Amino acid sequence: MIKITNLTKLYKNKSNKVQALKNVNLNIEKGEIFGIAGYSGAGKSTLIRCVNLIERPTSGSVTIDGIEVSNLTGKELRKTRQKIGMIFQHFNLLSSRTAYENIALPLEIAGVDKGEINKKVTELLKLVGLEDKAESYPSQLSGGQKQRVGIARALANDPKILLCDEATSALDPDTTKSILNLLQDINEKYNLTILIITHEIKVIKEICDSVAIMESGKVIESGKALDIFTKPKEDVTKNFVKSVTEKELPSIDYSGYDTQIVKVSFIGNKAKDPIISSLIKNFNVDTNIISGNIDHIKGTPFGTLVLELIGSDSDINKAKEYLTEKDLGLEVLKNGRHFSTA
Ligand SMILES: Nc1ncnc2c1ncn2[C@@H]1O[C@H](COP(=O)(O)OP(=O)(O)OP(=O)(O)O)[C@@H](O)[C@H]1O
Repeated sequence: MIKITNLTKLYKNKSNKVQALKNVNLNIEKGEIFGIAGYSGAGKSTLIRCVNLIERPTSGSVTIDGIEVSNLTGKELRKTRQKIGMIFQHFNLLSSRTAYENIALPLEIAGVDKGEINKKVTELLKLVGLEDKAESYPSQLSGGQKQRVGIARALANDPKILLCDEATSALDPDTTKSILNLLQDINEKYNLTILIITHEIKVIKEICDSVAIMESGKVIESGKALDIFTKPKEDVTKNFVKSVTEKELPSIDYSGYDTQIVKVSFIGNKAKDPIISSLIKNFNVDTNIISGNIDHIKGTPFGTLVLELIGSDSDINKAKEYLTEKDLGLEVLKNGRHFSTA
């Protein structure tokens, strides 16, 4: 649905140049909720601005529903923009207009007649659960209600894609949850493709099907959310994932033991496999559970176990091979010193 090919963006001014995007390639399927995460300055906003046609890429292309949009101008550009819904961190509502009038605005701009506007806005107010707030001004609404108006406004022209720029970053955790639930409902009801950029990995964990992690203008890792959360490869990704899945290791000095501390992650029914007894029985590796956690990635159970493996290097290595063959995620967190008995 959205295909980003070799996208680069170079910001130039008199004194310096910033390469905000470096050869970004992404393929976002129709009906998917796709999350882009990265720390501040990674290039997320620049990327979304290239998709919503506010910014022109320096090179490369953005294709939406088969149409190359990066070079559109004039009427074609305006028409395409109308089919891209966008919601923002600070809602960007017009303070002098009621909720109803804010939602009606894109329809007025598109020249829709009054009767149609009334029908559509009423339907959208119902969809976002704000039928009783039609006549309220933004200053009379809570943050969550304002974002609901923002979502209704973004859907007014029946967009092909919905872009969310840090849409929940200004909201408290409960309100964030209700907005994410609403986005998920809309995605399911209309099979709408949603692209979310965020620095909050928990947003991605809640609702995204796929994810890309950005750093210094590049996509450093991308794939299905379950794979990224269970088998993160890059350090930045590991840090993000750790922040929502892992508790701190207890502060024990493991350095004098014949031991390795590993994090094993598993999805869904794999949690039922008796891996710990297998390690002890089949590999002569004693196993202590240091911590365990079951979480959900978009509703799918996802577990992490931090284990201390005690045994000889070769037994521990065989045990790790076994864990990998079981298709479990495996990451060595600490490597203890091995005292040879020979
Ligand atoms: N209009 C601009 N002119 C010059 N440099 C820019 C411009 N917009 C962004 N940059 C630079 O491009 C890089 C990427 O910025 P961008 O805003 O895309 O990152 P981000 O991941 O969205 O960060 P944040 O989460 O802080 O918004 C940064 O180094 C930033 O300073």
